[in-house]
Amino acid sequence: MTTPFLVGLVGARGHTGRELIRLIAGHPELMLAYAVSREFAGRPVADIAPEDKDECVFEALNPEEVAKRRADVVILAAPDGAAGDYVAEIERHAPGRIIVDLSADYRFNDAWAYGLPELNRANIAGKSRIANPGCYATALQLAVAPLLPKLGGVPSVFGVSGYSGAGTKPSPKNDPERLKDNLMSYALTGHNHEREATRHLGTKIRFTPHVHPAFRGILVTAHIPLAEKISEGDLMALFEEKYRDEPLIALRNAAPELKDGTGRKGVIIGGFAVSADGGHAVIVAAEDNLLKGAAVQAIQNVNLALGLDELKGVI
Ligand SMILES: NC(=O)C1=CN([C@@H]2O[C@H](COP(=O)(O)OP(=O)(O)OC[C@H]3O[C@@H](n4cnc5c(N)ncnc54)[C@H](OP(=O)(O)O)[C@@H]3O)[C@@H](O)[C@H]2O)C=CC1
Ligand SMILES: CC(=O)N[C@@H](CCC(=O)OP(=O)(O)O)C(=O)O
Repeated sequence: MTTPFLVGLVGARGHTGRELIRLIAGHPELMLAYAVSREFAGRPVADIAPEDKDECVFEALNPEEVAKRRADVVILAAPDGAAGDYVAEIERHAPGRIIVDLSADYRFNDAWAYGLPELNRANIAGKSRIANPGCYATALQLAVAPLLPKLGGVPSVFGVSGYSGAGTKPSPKNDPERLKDNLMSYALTGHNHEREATRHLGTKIRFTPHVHPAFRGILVTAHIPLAEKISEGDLMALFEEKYRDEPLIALRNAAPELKDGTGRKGVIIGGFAVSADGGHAVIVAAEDNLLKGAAVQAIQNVNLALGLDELKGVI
């Protein structure tokens, strides 16, 4: 492989696809080789992402055509359930090609690396099959992980997302009229990100999502039972130790608000409250669902797969 590395993008007209086009355009060693969209086929990519410097035109490529086109990396940013056909054709025609999939389709597959670099970058470096984590799952795992050795029960997490989290296919969860002055809970039990975080943290998590009227941004509030009492100072110190060398994780005493995460490349974690009886910690994390919750994390994973600096093109 020689630089610039060529990136093929499937799902390019979607919310995460647009962010990926912008990030690829700003990355010194990546070049957009093709951008797949059936609905926007024939339109210049610059129509929706003026940052595109590679003068691509959206193309309606099928999975076999994707596999046969020249690229070093394919990023799949299509809805859940769509990745399998692309992966099968790439396995057939170009098995060595790097694939980063943003959907939930391979997050439970042991043959794929799980791409949350701040918690497992050693398992991602040099890999060619990487499952990008879910948006809530990213924030909630980063909020809970430093307390894993101190757990005294099942963490319970409240999450709220902007409606871009629900994609572009019309649904009550992305209908601005229905969401106006409103907040909607959904998937009260068994949300996919509850299963995902439980699997990758290795401990039971309970999680309930909500969607609110802003376009983007995620806030999660994690209630974490503790096995032994801890002071608020020691609680924050555990996070400082875990994330000291992580440029995409910011810590602060006060609980972040949703807007603190919007537009941010990484995650901001705060709150660090301990209940009066000392048995229960509350941690709050904010991120942008389309950035650290999706596209920024995908670029970190592409960099790790290619052996580049993990944050190249990100900060
Ligand atoms: N939005 C978010 O906050 C996050 C999303 N994700 C995941 O990222 C993926 C993309 O999400 P998002 O950008 O929001 O989705 P969107 O609904 O905004 O966009 C979906 C894209 O996929 C294409 N597409 C739709 N169906 C298919 C198909 N069967 N085969 C190939 N392409 C298809 C669409 O283009 P066209 O129909 O024109 O071909 C469009 O470009 C999803 O798996 C989602 O779960 C992960 C983390 C956060
Ligand atoms: C507001 C909203 O609907 N959000 C989406 C999460 C988006 C995402 O990360 O989905 P995947 O795990 O499928 O990739 C949801 O709850 O399904």
